[in-house]
Amino acid sequence: MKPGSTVDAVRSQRVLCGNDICPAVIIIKDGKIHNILPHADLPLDDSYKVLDVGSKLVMPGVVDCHVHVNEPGRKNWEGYWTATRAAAAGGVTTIADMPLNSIPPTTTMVNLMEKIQAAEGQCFVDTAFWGGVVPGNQGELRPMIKAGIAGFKCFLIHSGVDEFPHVTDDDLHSAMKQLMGTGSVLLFHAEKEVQAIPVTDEDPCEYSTFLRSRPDIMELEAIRTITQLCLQYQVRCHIVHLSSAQPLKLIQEARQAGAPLTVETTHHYLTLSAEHIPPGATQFKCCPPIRGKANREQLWSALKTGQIDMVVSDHSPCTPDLKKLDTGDFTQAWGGISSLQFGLSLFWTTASQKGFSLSDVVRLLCQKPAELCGLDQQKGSLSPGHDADLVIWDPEKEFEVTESRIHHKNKLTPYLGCKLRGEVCSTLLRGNIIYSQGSFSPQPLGKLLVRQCQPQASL
Ligand SMILES: NC(=O)NC(NC(N)=O)C(=O)[O-]
Ligand SMILES: [Zn+2]
Ligand SMILES: [Zn+2]
Repeated sequence: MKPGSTVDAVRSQRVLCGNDICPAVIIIKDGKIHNILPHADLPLDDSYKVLDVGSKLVMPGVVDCHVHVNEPGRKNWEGYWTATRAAAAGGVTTIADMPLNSIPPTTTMVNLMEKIQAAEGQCFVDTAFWGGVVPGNQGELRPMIKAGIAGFKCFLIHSGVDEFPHVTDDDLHSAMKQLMGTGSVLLFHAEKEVQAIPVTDEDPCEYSTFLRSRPDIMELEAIRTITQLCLQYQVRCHIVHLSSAQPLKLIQEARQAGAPLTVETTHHYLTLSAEHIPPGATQFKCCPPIRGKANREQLWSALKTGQIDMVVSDHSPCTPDLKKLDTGDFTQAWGGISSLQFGLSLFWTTASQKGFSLSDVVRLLCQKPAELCGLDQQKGSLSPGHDADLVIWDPEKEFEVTESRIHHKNKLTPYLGCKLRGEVCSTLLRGNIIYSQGSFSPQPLGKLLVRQCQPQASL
C-alpha cells in the first residue's frame, strides 16, 4: 500500500507486545489501536484494508522528545517540513520541539502562537512543544501550561544563541514557585561555568582542546544544583543530554531521597567517543561534549540498570557554514549534531550487541520519552486506546548513511558513511502510512499537540 493510505489492520509474524514478540494482527479504528489479535493468520472481513508486513518487526512509533526544529526564524537551519519527514523516515511518530534556536524562542504566549502558526500544515508526524524558562518570564509559564505546552527547558550556561539567555539560581527559584503543583516538568541543559575557561594557546582544531574546555565538573555542579531544587520544590525535573557518567551517583541518591528527577542521554554519547574524533571534524561538536570510551561504557551500564531513563537525538542542526569545516576550529563552530532520522538504528546497532532487547528499545525510545511529555496515555506503546503510531522495520537489515538517504534540511552529520543495523520500512501515524520505502504521504498528517488558544496579554 502506498504512502497516504489508511489501513484498518496490520498483520505481522513479529509484533512487539510488551516483552513478547509474537504473530498478531493489530486492528485499527479511528486512528487508535482497537485490538491486538494473537495469531497473524486470523481471517479478516474482506472490507478490511490489511497491511501484511510478513515478518518485519512492528513496534510503537519512536517518541523523540529532544528536537530543535528552529522554525520560525532559522528555517535554513531546519524546519518542520524537513525535520518531520526525517522523523517519519526514521520511525519517529512524535517529536517534542525545543524552545530555542527558533526566532522568537518559545518563551511567551505570543511567541508560542507564532511557533504554532509556523508549524501548522507542515508536520508529517505529531509535534509537541517545549516552552523556555529564561530570566523574567515566570509570568508566562502557567498560561503556556494552559495552552498545552509539554513542559519547559532552561539553560544553566550560555545556550549558544543570545536570544535564549541562561538562568541564575534566583530565576530558578521564581520558576519553580510558578511550576509547583502544576504537574509540569522543567528540563535542564546541565552545564555550569565552574571555573573560567582558560584561554590557552592549544590547537583549536584538536578535539581535545574543546573537550578540556567542558570538563565533567561542569555537568556535576549543574546537576548538584538541579537535585537540590528538585528535592526542595518537588517539581518534576529532567536532565537533558547527560554526557558525563560522573553525576550518576548524585542523580541516584537524589531519586532515592524522593526527587522527581529523570535523565536522558543521546545517541551520540552512546555511539561516538572522543578518541575517534579527528582534528577539524567539527560535525562532532556538541555541548556537553562527546567524552571518552570509558565514560561511554559507563553510560551504557547506567542505561542497563535504569539509572538513565531514556535515549533521544538532541537533533540540533545549523547551516553548514556555522560548523566552520573550512577552518576546523572547534571553539568557533556551532555545537549541535543532526541525527533525528537515524536514532532508532543508531541505538539498535550498539544496543543489540550489548544484550538489550527490542522491548528495551520500546521502553527507552518510546515509552519513557512519552511519559516525560505527558503523552503516555496515547503514545509510546501498543495498547488498545493508544494512537496507532507504528514503525515497521527490519532489525537485522544493515544500511549505510549516505547523503541521498538524509531528509534533514542540512545533510551534515557525523554519521555520514556509517553502517547501521535496523532499517525502517514503513511508518504509520494513527493508522495512516506516512512513510514507506523512501516515499512520504502526499499530505503532512501530523497534529500539533497543544490546546488551541489565543495569546493572553503577558502579565
Ligand atoms: N542551542 C542548542 O541547540 N543547543 C544544543 N546544542 C548541543 N547539544 O550541542 C543543546 O541541546 O544544548
Ligand atoms: Zn542542551
Ligand atoms: Zn538540545
